[in-house]
Parts: sequence; structure tokens; C-alpha cells
Amino acid sequence: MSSRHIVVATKNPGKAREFRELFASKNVTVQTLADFDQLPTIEETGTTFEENATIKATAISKLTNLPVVADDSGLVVAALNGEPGIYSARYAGDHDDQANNRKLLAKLSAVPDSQRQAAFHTTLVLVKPNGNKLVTEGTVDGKILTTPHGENGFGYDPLFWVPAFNKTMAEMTDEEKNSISHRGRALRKMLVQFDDWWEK
Ligand SMILES: O=P(O)(O)OP(=O)(O)OP(=O)(O)OC[C@H]1O[C@@H](n2cnc3c(O)ncnc32)[C@H](O)[C@@H]1O
Ligand SMILES: [Mg+2]
Repeated sequence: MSSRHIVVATKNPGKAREFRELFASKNVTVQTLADFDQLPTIEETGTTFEENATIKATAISKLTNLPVVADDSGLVVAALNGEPGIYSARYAGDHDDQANNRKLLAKLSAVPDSQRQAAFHTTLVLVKPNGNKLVTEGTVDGKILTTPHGENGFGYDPLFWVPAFNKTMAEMTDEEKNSISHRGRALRKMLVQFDDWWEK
């Protein structure tokens, strides 16, 4: 099978790495926004993960005339009524993982261990310039610790503890994280339908 090429519409290097690994088995080569100089920043003006992923994927597909997948994702914390949700990247104002983690811990400072459930969510949208679109979702349940653990991953990974592994996502290898993560789950669902989608 000849190699196929898509653009992953992300500026987040942590996501880009995970996508490269997850797509490797599919004979799909990947570029990300870091490989393009001239593209404008796409504002995430939607009110849901799916709207934002669709905005990113559609805009970049039109601009590059290539097939594009976009990921909109975030952390949903039950005790905070679903915050930070679609605002996860900019929770503390400015795309700063450490500041976001500090704000999350501050907001949860009075919340006991038994009420610190959270979930990571991803919606993936894959589109072609002709508009052919495929949407999948993935989630993983966990709990927010009171201090960070681990150096791997990105974003809220050092605070997100996963019961099945008894460690945080930042203590997992890439392979372990991909095997249970919201992004890994959403992308595996997408890959099942990828060949059909590619032909349309
Ligand atoms: O929009 P792009 O350019 O893809 O990059 P982004 O970082 O802004 O991505 P989102 O708009 O989808 O916001 C997602 C945020 O949710 C958090 N997040 C998502 N997936 C995560 C993961 O696997 N581990 C830790 N934090 C994650 C992290 O703070 C991300 O910045
Ligand atoms: Mg973003």
C-alpha cells in the first residue's frame, strides 16, 4: 500500500508526538502546523469539543488543500462542574501548563480525595478538502492528585492519576499512555474507519 499523507492541525508538541506514534502503524505520514510557516492562528470560538475540532480541521484543510485531523481535548472535573473543559489550554489565562496545574490544585484545595474524579476527553475531526468528514471521541477516567507526579507527557498529565496503572499519566511511558488515553482511544476508533474514509 502506498503511503498516505495527512496534516495534524495542532500547535501542541505533546499532541503531535502522540499522533505520530499512533499513526505509524497505518502507513500514514504526518505533518503538523509546525511544518507550515504561513498559516494564521485559528481561533477556537466553538462551545463544544466537536465544534472547536471542526473549526480547526476545516480551516486548515481549506488553507493547505490537504486531508487534516484536528484534536480538541480537555480535562473535565466533576467537582468543578466540568471545568476546565474546552478551556483547558487557557485555564490560567495563557497556554501555560504549569500555571494551569497550579490553578487546578488551588480550585480543588478543599475537595477531599473521594470527590476528585475527572476525565480527559478528546474529539477528533478528520476532513478532506472535499468536505468528507469523520468524527470520533475518546475518554479516560481518573482522579486529580494533590501534588504533581512524573515528568512525561504534557498538560495536566502530572496530576491525572489512572487507577488501572496506579500512576499518573506523566509517570507512564508513551506506549502506556497511548494504550488507555482519550486520544489513543479516539484515534483507534478513527483508524478502523480510515481506509473507507480515505476512498471517499
Ligand atoms: O489547539 P491545539 O493547537 O491542538 O493545542 P492545544 O494545547 O491548544 O489543545 P486544545 O485547544 O485541544 O486544548 C487542550 C488542552 O487540554 C489539556 N490536555 C489535552 N490532552 C491532554 C493530555 O493527553 N494530557 C494532559 N493534558 C491534556 C492540555 O492542557 C491542552 O492544552
Ligand atoms: Mg487550542
